[in-house]
Amino acid sequence: MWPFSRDSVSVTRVACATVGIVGTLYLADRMKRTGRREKPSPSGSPTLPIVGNLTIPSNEKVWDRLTGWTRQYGEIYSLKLGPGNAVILSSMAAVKEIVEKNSGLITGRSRSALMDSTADGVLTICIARRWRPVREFLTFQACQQHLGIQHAEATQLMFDILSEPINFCNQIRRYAASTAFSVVFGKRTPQPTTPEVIEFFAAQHSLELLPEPDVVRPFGVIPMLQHVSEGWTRRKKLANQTRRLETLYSKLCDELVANINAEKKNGCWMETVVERGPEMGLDEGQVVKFGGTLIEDGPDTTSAFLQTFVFALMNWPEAQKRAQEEVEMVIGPDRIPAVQDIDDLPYVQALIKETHRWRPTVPLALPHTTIGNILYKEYVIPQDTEVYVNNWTIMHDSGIFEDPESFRPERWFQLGLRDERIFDLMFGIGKYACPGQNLARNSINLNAMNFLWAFNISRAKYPSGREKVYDLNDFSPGLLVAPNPFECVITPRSGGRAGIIRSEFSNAIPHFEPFEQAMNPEDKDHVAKLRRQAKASFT
Ligand code: HEM
Repeated sequence: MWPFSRDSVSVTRVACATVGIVGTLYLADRMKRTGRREKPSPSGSPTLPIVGNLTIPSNEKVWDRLTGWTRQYGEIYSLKLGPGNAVILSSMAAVKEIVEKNSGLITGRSRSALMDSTADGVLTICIARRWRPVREFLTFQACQQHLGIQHAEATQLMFDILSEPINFCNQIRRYAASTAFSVVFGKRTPQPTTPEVIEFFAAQHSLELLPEPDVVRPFGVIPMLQHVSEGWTRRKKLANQTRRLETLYSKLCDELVANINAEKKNGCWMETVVERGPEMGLDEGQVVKFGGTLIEDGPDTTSAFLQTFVFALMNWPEAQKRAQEEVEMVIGPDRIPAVQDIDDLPYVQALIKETHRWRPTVPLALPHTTIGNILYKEYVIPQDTEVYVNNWTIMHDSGIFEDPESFRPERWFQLGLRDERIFDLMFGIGKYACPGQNLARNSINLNAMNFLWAFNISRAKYPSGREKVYDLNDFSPGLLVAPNPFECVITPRSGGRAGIIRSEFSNAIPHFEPFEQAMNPEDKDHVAKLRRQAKASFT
């Protein structure tokens, strides 16, 4: 006998059909709404079903498109990133009102799957922001105690460029990594091939590719793809590569603990976190992530800025000459610059600001997510919207910066800038501004002065002797802006200055040593070789 009567079979059929129809209608409705802007979000570019505005071709620079949309839709507009909402802020007024005044209604980091699954930094950075010991070691005053190692590393950078000018990009990257690793984990990286430098930049490169449209698009459309195995999606592969950083940070923490136990502290940030983490309830894994979160945004940004600075000096020789004249008057030829010299160098300060403005290192800052509705003028920014500060467009607004594509440091004197705080955008505004900015500003000031004091930087030449022509837009397209690899000619301004650099490099040994405790044998050999070379050249 059949287990069901004819009646019960037809009831089951009807029920199945009903579930099927309701399910199909639900999916159809979701598909229709996915990618479609919801009222009352600010308006914006027309959306396509499902993908919304995730249509930027991979060969187009995101900020070019965003600037075009600002011209069309104004200082605030919205985007649909698949099912997600985003707003783009392209005026100082909107940034102040939304990011600064309403900071209680936005999270420190974007809550999107993209950031959460790669960085795992949400927890740690939230703690970092609230926890007094961390706030204290990030202050301007506290960062003065790292000037010894920053100064020594900047001297090595001049020494390295002197020895091998063609490799200046890698030497800048080494400098930026070594300074950040020393200050955060207490361990320096003395050569571009130090394993920590290689591992960090490789994983970081994957991290920076993650937000690119080609990589994000499939996830915006089908969030479930996050659970698919690595072989199936490029994004998953990239995300997993970034996880290698955790092994690196874990190793650095182990070395740090060994130094603390051996009573060989050097004042790095993570000493505080390791020693006082337990009172905040942090376990070992969280301490490691904490270190990763602190360092993650340091080396790449600093090195991108310094490469842009060299690129600008090379392409605007008049600006370089004027800055060198100022450095000559204030510092003279007989000593290398000290960080406090910057206060007496207004043109160099303007040159640095103009470099930040012309090619902002972080053109879209980091996205934040709203945790409640925010009202701005006639707009409502709904909860769960990603908020992007469009630094690039603000810094290229011809209403504020006349002829924005040309590089003119003097504009910072003439502007009578309507809002002096516009420059602060470079490090983010409000309670989520870059926590490493005091350290970063010291690095930037010191190296900018050093480059101007020590070297002449000019364009490379064709075999015919004619100067090469450079594409001023040949910059990387991602979240971080740096010039693509370029050739340039860097020569010492005089033999006397080259001699001072070598002797200062030798004098810096006591500043390096506290950060050299866990160095591998190859790095030790390299360090010894450099010191022998420096000594031989002036004895
Ligand atoms: C040229 C150098 C640098 C620039 C232009 C820069 C810029 C920025 C910007 C724009 C943000 C996003 C702020 C926001 O969310 O609104 C940021 C975040 C951050 N920066 Fe920097 N930064 C630089 C160097 C550094 C250094 C040297 C460190 C530390 C060693 C650092 C650590 C961080 C951290 C940890 C965050 C994330 C903060 C968070 O998620 O709440 N940065 N930076």
